[in-house]
Amino acid sequence: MASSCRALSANLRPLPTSSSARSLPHIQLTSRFFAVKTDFSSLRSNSNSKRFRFRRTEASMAEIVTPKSRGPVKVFDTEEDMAVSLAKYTADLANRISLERGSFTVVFSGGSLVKSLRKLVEQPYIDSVDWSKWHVFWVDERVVPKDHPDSNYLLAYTEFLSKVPIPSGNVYSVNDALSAEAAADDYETCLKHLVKTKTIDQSINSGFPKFDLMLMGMGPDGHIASLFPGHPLVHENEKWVTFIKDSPKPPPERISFTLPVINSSANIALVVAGAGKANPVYIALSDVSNSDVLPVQLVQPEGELTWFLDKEAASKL
Ligand SMILES: O=C1O[C@H](COP(=O)(O)O)[C@@H](O)[C@H](O)[C@H]1O
Repeated sequence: MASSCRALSANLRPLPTSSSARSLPHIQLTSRFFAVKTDFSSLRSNSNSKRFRFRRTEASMAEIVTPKSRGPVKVFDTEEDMAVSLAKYTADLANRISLERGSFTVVFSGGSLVKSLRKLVEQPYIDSVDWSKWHVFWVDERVVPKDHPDSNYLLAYTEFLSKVPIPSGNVYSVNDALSAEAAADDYETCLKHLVKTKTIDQSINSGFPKFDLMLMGMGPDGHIASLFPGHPLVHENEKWVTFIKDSPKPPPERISFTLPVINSSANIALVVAGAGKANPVYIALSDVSNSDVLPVQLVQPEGELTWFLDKEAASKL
């Protein structure tokens, strides 16, 4: 098992050298993706909208309580305000857990979440966070080379990892030399090794790895990680890491943590911005009934779930 993890560390390319890789644009949602997005038109609401209790806690932020909120739901006037608060939340949590446990395990998604972490690589956090304690993982990854524009690793590297002094041996990227199936197995083997050596905690309740923090985005169709609405992978409850070859959002081949791993987390931040995501936010947090449960509705961690929303994403609440 150890050899698999060593292979993964060796597989990490801390400094993509090609300048074309560094200047690649971020992930674009294509028209093909929008063509398959969930039809929300048949929703039945049990309530009038805009009825949830808003409590303004800061000039630019309100906390709301909704029928299905399981923890703090923070709504910000702008995405910029949201990014400022997300940086403080992440830095405070990381420093507290690093002091308590001597390490901090954090899981990144891809997509817009990574840009929303931009304030964390600035002052005061660049100096106040103990980056040497961080161990970084991915909740999902596309099966592409690490210098490909669709790579979640490349996105995290460009926007975040290249700007902070996390030791490269603490960054556990997915092996991009393998098929989807083999890469998922390889990553799961790596996680098992790191649980055994106590780098990653284990949930006493579920037996699955218990990460200190998952920083996750959500797609406009309500997908999280690479778990898409209506796809059988959503129901995988034995594997830790699984793979998909027919993702409705390109690229088609990906690997993903399964829901039991996601839900064993000590903390999850669900970070969502933009009017295009207001429908799944409404479904996940209001008392509306929907027959086809969205993956985001299944995020129910044994620890704390905190929503970070901008005004547009919360506009239907
Ligand atoms: O494909 C993916 O999409 C989701 C959502 O991305 P966003 O750009 O709409 O925020 C992302 O969380 C996931 O990691 C990624 O692989």
